[in-house]
Amino acid sequence: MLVLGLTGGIATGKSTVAAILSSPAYNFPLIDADKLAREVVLPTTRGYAKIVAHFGPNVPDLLLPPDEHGHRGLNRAALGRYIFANENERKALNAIIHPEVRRAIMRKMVYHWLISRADIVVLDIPLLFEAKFDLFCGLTMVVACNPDLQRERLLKRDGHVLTEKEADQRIASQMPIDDKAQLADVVVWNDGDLDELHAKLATMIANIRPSRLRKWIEWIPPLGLAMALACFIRRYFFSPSGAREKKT
Ligand SMILES: CC(C)(COP(=O)(O)OP(=O)(O)OC[C@H]1O[C@@H](n2cnc3c(N)ncnc32)[C@H](O)[C@@H]1O)[C@@H](O)C(=O)NCCC(=O)NCCS
Ligand SMILES: Nc1ncnc2c1ncn2[C@@H]1O[C@H](COP(=O)(O)OP(=O)(O)OP(=O)(O)O)[C@@H](O)[C@H]1O
Repeated sequence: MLVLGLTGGIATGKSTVAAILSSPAYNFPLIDADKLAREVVLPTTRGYAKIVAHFGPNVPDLLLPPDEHGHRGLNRAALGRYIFANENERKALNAIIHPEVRRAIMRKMVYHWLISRADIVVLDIPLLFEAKFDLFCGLTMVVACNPDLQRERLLKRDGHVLTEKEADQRIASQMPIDDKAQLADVVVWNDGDLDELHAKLATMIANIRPSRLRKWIEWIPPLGLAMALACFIRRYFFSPSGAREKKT
């Protein structure tokens, strides 16, 4: 099973690519880190309790009004405004959420390896390199576009909840897109229209599909584990970690 780590800058088009790759044209299972990051902070979770304890004193509107079960979910807009304006607090939130997300991703990977037996599993994760999740991927793919277009897409999509300043803060909180492109095994430039994107993906996927022989070798648990370990070691020792340290 090839784990395809899919990343990019905010609003460069990761989710659009993920939607194409999980559509019937490809049918690749999708692990969505943004979705998992929401699940691990639902009321009653350990992540939620840590966030309330850490951010409650400084973010007065951190909690939403109670729902029908009496649970007060996180006010994500308020938390986002606070952490994207404050680098140390963003790191504090990452330190609470990322270990939980990492565990959830590992569980999903094992499930897909043992149960769904997919050729390729797509891991859609905005902070692939910053949070070092790339160590667990057989191949990394960055979806990039020029920064003006990225800002335009972000404001068009989220302009009803983000001011221009907040949009710029979110972009600035991530590793620059050119740095991500340099770290990636494959870069998809998404500056054109959707038809162009579909065509580029078709070519790329045709080039990376694992061979039938490789799939069978990986399916034998000791060999599959050995190959996963070899991949981890290759990434750990030979990936260009200098650029990776720029933003965490
Ligand atoms: C701050 C939060 C509550 C804001 O929630 P909101 O619903 O407004 O945004 P959402 O979660 O949909 O994220 C939108 C995009 O923001 C960017 N982003 C999110 N968190 C971060 C972060 N910690 N650092 C940099 N960029 C981030 C990503 O590109 C993401 O796709 C939320 O983003 C969060 O919990 N972030 C920390 C967890 C995290 O790192 N998630 C990314 C995947 S592991
Ligand atoms: N090739 C394209 N042509 C036109 N619009 C596009 C294209 N690719 C993406 N978009 C649009 O740009 C916006 C951002 O794309 P998307 O939501 O896929 O980004 P993302 O990288 O997943 O963002 P985030 O990090 O916030 O999750 C969306 O509104 C999407 O419809």
